[in-house]
Amino acid sequence: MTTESAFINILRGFAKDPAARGLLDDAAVVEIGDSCLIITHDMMAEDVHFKSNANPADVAWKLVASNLSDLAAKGASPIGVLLGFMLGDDDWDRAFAAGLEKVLGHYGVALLGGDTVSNRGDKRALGLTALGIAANRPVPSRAGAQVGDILYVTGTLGDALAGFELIDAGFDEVGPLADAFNRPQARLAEGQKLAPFVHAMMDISDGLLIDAERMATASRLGIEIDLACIPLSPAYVSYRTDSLESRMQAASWGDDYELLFCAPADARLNVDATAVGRVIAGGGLTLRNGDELVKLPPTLGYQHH
Ligand SMILES: Nc1ncnc2c1ncn2[C@@H]1O[C@H](COP(=O)(O)OP(=O)(O)O)[C@@H](O)[C@H]1O
Ligand SMILES: Cc1ncc(C[n+]2csc(CCOP(=O)(O)OP(=O)(O)O)c2C)c(N)n1
Ligand SMILES: [Mg+2]
Repeated sequence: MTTESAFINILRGFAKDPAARGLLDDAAVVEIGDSCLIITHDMMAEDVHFKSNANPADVAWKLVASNLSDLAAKGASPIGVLLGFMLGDDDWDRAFAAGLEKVLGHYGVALLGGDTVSNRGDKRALGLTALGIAANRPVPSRAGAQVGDILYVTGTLGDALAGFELIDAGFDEVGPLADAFNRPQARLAEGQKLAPFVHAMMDISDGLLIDAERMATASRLGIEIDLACIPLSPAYVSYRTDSLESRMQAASWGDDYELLFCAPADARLNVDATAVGRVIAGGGLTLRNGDELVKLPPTLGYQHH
């Protein structure tokens, strides 16, 4: 079967409009007169992104938040969404719609349209297109990192991984770890504040390591990450301990929806963020744990295949 990256590579062969940013960014950037429209689309599939017994309101939340997270990474303010929905069980559909209303209300975002089809009893796949207006131009891309920049991440990493494990093991779906998996927060305010002074920015959906490698590739430079610096929450550490292995997993599982950005070493940050590495000459990803060099793990993050 084609992998996600192989398929997107085929599309890159003809997605030549500058607004597509070479299919190398979190969103399309469409200049219209004096305005700049930011457009993104992400899907969620049953058994891939959510379990069949997941709360439909949580699925609605994550579908919206994961798309708004891509707008946040471009410093955009959201204006509306379009929903691609597959009908299934009636109670599920109604609970999803109620959850969708709540999450859109939370973010103050309009439902503008969409499309509805039957799933004929198959697994569901849901899509969402989110539209936003860039608050700052030029719109940050993944490609602007410069040698000497510091690499930062907002929030903590790995909480969604731990939350997923707890839910999968049948524990109560309450508490900060389950919330991190079910109801990620799009870092919209942070993205808008950061946009004017970052050199590069993206969100972390597939894992810090694979997403940082994508930023390095887009910027044609290298990125060095110090695993000892990765921010872990107290809840993550008490559930999964603080070891090199648990840090590596927090950096490569995904579903974090935090912002990853590069800023000059002398920049004074206007949001809470943790320095996790730096931009270096060369290419690709280099890992350290304090003073020690660490071999790259076989998989840097989540890839569909
Ligand atoms: N089916 C598709 N058709 C067109 N573009 C796609 C498709 N799938 C992914 N892309 C593009 O490839 C790039 C990388 O996608 P992805 O890794 O999913 O980004 P993100 O993590 O920000 O959602 C983005 O520019 C995205 O718009
Ligand atoms: C049932 C279930 N199993 C596994 C996962 C883990 N998982 C699935 S997709 C994914 C990465 C993010 O999804 P993707 O579609 O790659 O988002 P994008 O990069 O396009 O924003 C992760 C961590 C999950 N969320 N749910
Ligand atoms: Mg995507």
